[in-house]
Amino acid sequence: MAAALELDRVTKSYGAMRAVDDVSLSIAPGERVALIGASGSGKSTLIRIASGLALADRGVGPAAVRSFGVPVQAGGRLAGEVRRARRHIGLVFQQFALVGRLSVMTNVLVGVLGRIGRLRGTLGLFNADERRTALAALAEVGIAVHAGKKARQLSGGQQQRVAIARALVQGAKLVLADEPIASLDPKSAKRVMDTLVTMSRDHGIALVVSLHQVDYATAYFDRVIAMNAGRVVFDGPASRITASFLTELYGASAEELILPSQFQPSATPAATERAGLVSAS
Ligand SMILES: Nc1ncnc2c1ncn2[C@@H]1O[C@H](COP(=O)(O)OP(=O)(O)OP(=O)(O)O)[C@@H](O)[C@H]1O
Repeated sequence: MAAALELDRVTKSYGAMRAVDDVSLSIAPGERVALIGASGSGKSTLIRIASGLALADRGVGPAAVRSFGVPVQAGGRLAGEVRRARRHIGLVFQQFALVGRLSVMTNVLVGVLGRIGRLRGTLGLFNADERRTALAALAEVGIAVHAGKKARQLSGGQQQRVAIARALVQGAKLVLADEPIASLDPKSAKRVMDTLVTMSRDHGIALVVSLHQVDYATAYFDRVIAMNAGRVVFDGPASRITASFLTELYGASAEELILPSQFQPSATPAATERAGLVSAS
């Protein structure tokens, strides 16, 4: 089967600065991948390129993005099939969030807009079947009781779970989540991560999540991709990430990170050495 997400030599510049620098990667259907890296390393830009919300540079490599074989963009231009590709790409973005004045239910029903006629969608004429599906998705993420509330009445974590329910209703086969737990308290953050991973596991949905918190990346994901200055500097199992690598990756800000327990001072230098400093694979 075609990859859930495939990037072929993608570069994105802002002025002279390369936010994403010659990145290629492939993510299998159902695979769960955490994207880590210091602030400004290019995680959000990469996710925006993957979804077609940002265009790669023209004339720098093939700059091709495909999802399940359907082109999203190539050569710095959106593909003709991008709408078809977007139908199966769910977005859990803070800046692409919910419409606060609309009900939670309506926000979830937005997930079916790609499948139904524009007029019916614009008028909000969703049928009983669609409403049942939306309610089931809300129940699945644990917030069905809030279905009738306005989205803005929900907490940050609950709103993220509404976005996850929307992706479920959409029938997404790939979910891209850009810092879904930034600014959430630890309990809500855990709830959102649990919901994302359960969704992926139960429905075979590929998941790419950018995270600041390394401990969440290693606890929830088998595969971690680390970025530094727009480049992929590590792509492999979370178990191969070492304390020294993290210090190198995050530089001066490393101390601010909540490091996974195995990287706390009790980890012996020998253990760190055995794990080895890893580089891009
Ligand atoms: N629209 C834009 N215009 C100009 N520069 C941008 C724009 N978007 C991103 N950048 C720059 O590109 C680089 C990568 O930014 P990006 O947001 O992708 O990083 P990030 O790893 O997601 O950071 P953070 O963890 O802080 O969200 C940064 O230097 C940023 O300032």
